Formats: sequence, structure tokens, C-alpha cells
Amino acid sequence: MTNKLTLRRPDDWHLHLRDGDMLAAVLPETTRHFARAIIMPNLVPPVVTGAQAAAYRDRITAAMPNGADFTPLMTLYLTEDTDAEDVARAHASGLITAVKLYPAGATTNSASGVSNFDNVRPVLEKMAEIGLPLCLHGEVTDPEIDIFDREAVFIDRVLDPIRKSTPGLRTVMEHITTKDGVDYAKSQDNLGATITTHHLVINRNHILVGGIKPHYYCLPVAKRELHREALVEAATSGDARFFLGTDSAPHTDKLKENACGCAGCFTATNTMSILAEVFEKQGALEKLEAFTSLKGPAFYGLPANEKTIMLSKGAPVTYPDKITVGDETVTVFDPGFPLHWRVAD
Ligand SMILES: NC(=O)N[C@@H](CC(=O)O)C(=O)O
Ligand SMILES: [Zn+2]
Ligand SMILES: [Zn+2]
Repeated sequence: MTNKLTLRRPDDWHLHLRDGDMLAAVLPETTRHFARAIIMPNLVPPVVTGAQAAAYRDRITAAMPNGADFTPLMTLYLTEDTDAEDVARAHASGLITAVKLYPAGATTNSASGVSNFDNVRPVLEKMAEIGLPLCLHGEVTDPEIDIFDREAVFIDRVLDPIRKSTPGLRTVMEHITTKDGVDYAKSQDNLGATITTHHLVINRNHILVGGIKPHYYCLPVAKRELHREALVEAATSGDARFFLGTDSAPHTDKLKENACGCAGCFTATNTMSILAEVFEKQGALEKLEAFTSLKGPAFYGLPANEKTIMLSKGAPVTYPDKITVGDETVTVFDPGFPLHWRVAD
């Protein structure tokens, strides 16, 4: 039985680092294991222009722990006022790696997102022309649509039409949560799909059975078990389209354990141990490196990392339940099963 694994250093293709004290507190949790991450732009106010992305990158670099070897890959938040030329300049200078589309009101800090998709057509066409990927939060916000159906409806009403009307646009379906998402991704070329750590572990029962569990609430919300199984199958399949985006999304415990709790699971700390456990259970440990370290860079046209990390299996490894942020705390995602795989220091 395998009890040691060497992987190229992993990358996180969907990460929320926030700003200020929160940034300082969560950044080391990612840089400990990950070499690069796509940094989500949903700050308040959002990172909309190249100048804002450059300033945010500088704040991240300034918050980096001593000796960290980590590259933040910046993104711009697409709005209906986004200037295609500014996007093209930010791409040409190497500042940004992708543009992120949030349907207005779909998730945390998405008020400045897109309502009328026709209004972003010129930017999408420019992106297709220059080969800049579009990352999408794939949920419709129509109040008539049940929250558990919002991803599937998004694929039909928004994603597929965008892909048909903008041939050549490289798209990433972020944090897919359904079999519908898996099936659509498999039917497409020029498309990637990130899968989070937590959606490989929890289904909607984990959120709702035996009392409401705010730390399992995220968007898109976890779905039925059959969908979780489809995600595990996709992540461990070796299919080039599926790669890791943790969507580690810290909120303070005060804001999570609240009558109107924020959406997001904080998984940066223990993601690699959890993933090793999930892949092992599936009999697919040999596919872990492809998921965490190879398919993402291949999609984004970047080299895989040269350095490696080592995981070893032994007595259960423990992680802190919470990390401290100023005088508040952020709860680390609890997978609900023991973790035996430890990342060597
Ligand atoms: N995933 C979440 O539940 N929350 C994310 C936003 C997002 O990725 O949709 C956040 O920024 O908190
Ligand atoms: Zn999202
Ligand atoms: Zn996210």
C-alpha cells in the first residue's frame, strides 16, 4: 500500500484572499503548500481595472510570509462598464491571467456583476481574440429559479449561448457542483472546470440534517449525493478539463454564524490532506497530481511547477479548528472524517 506520495507543487485555480487583516491571516495558509493561485477579484470595491489589479497584487506580495515561494495570478472583475482595451493591456503586460464573470447578485460581493450579458459582448470578443480565459460563477439569479437548479439553468440560458456566440473564447466553469456541470464540461472543448475540495466531500444533507451547519454553506450550495459522486468521478478521472480550484472563501465566524450567514468554506489549511483522502478512497491516488498540479497549468498555458511536495500517510493529522484574524476567528473546513495524509514541512 502506498504511504508516500511526491507531487509537483499544487496550484489553486480559484482562491479568495480578501484584503487587510484577513489577507494577512489567510495568505500563509495557501502559500504553505501552493505555488500559484488565481486570485478572485470580488473585493469591496471589486478589482475592475488593470490599475486596481496591480495595486491588489502589490498588497498580496507585501503580505507574503518570509521565504514564501508563491505567485498570485490576478483577475479582473467583469462589469457592464469594463473597457476592453484596459483588459487587453492588462493581459498583454502579463498582469492578469483571466477575467471573472459574476452574474449580478449571484454570490458574495457580486453587486457590480453582469445583468445584461449583451453589454459585455465587446469585452468577450476581445478576450477570444487575445486568448484570455473567462472564469464564470455559473448560477442564474432569477428569483423564480430554485437555488438547487441555478447551475443547470445557467448552463442552458447563459453559458451555452455565450460559448456559441463567442467561438474561441476559453471558458472556465468555476466550482461546478452538479452532474449537469460535469456532463456539459465533458461535451465541450476549449473549456475547463474547477472543482472545490468541499464539494468533493459534502452534499446538501451535511448542511441541513441535525441542525443548520453554517460552515458548510457556500455558493453554489452543495447538492444531492449523486452530484457529489459525479464530481468525485470527474476529479479522479484524469480528464484534462477538471482541475482543482478550492474556492477557499474565508468569512469571520461572526459573519458565518449569523441569522443571515455569509456563503463560503475556508479550506486552504487542510485541502491537500482532504484531497489525498478523497482520492485514496476512490482508488485514484495516482491521479491526484494531475488534478492539483498538472491539468490547471495545461489549461492556462503555463508550465507545471518544478518543485515538489511530499505527502505521507500515518496516524491522523490534526489541523487547527480555527485561525485568528485580528480579534476574530475563521473556522477551518471540517471534512467530518479523519485525515491520514500529512504534507511534509
Ligand atoms: N463560494 C462562496 O460561497 N463564496 C465566495 C464567492 C464565490 O465564489 O461565489 C466568497 O467570496 O465568499
Ligand atoms: Zn463563485
Ligand atoms: Zn469563489
